[in-house]
Amino acid sequence: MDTVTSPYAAAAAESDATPESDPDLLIDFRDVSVVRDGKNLVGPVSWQVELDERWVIIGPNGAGKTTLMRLAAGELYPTTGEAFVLNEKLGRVELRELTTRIGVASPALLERVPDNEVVSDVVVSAGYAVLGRWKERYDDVDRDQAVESLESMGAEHLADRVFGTLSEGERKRVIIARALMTDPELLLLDEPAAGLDLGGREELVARLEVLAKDPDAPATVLITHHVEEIPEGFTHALILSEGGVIAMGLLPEVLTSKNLSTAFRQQITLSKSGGRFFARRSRRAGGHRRA
Ligand SMILES: Nc1ncnc2c1ncn2[C@@H]1O[C@H](COP(=O)(O)OP(=O)(O)OP(=O)(O)O)[C@@H](O)[C@H]1O
Repeated sequence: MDTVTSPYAAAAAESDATPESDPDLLIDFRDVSVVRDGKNLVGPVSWQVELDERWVIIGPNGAGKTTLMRLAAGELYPTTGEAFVLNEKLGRVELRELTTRIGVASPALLERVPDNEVVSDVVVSAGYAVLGRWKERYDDVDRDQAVESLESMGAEHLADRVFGTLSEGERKRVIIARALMTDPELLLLDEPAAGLDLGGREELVARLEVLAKDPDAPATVLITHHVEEIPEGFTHALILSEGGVIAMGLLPEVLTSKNLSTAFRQQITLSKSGGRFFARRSRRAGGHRRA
């Protein structure tokens, strides 16, 4: 295993003597694992995320990426280890106390949005951590914040549309706008570009790049299957395979052909151009020749 230790991991190790988390760490997982029905879904993982960091999590199907993100979202408790999110220990704090402080955009959330919901309501209702308006009353300041969030994703023109009529790419942008609505301290994006066509993907990656480079934007964790979807401005990477960490730390040190080859169990060649990454299976030396 080729593990790059982040300076925060070292700091966290030092503070192991005290049970509380370092206030600079938004995520502080210590030997955390999740086990279900006797199967280890992820871990043990020790992982720390600081205020200004933008992390990408990458790994094969079933590697445990979503499970790790659901822990970070406070949607799951660890089976073993200690997990602090926004300095609250999971298991000790009521999960709903965290929900407006963490912005989540995931396929699971997308599925739960009622088709007949108006886009501006999809966004504004995040302030109440609910999906689907019922009887909540929203102030003008909430409405303004919703418009601002939609603008940040280039989706303000969709505000009066009905969610069910949006394209896949439009839905993805709206759900991220919703995640930003509460001005969260932590932004968690699970495969935001999945299912998008080339234009939709590039539009989204460009928006996420702006967000990643904004010093006032929240710390961000992005799950992706494709290195091409990593926006410029991302600082750290965590590569998972079969629930275990292949490598984690600074993105240039971790996102390498070697680590991707280990994770995906085939020879992968990684290249970089114009600040973006590209990956392909390596050609075998002396490969196929015409007879
Ligand atoms: N509740 C559960 N009970 C048993 N196994 C589960 C449960 N939830 C997830 N798993 C399994 O845990 C493993 C990790 O799942 P997870 O969704 O975290 O992986 P992932 O890396 O996000 O995968 P993908 O890239 O396919 O979305 C998978 O093998 C999955 O089938």
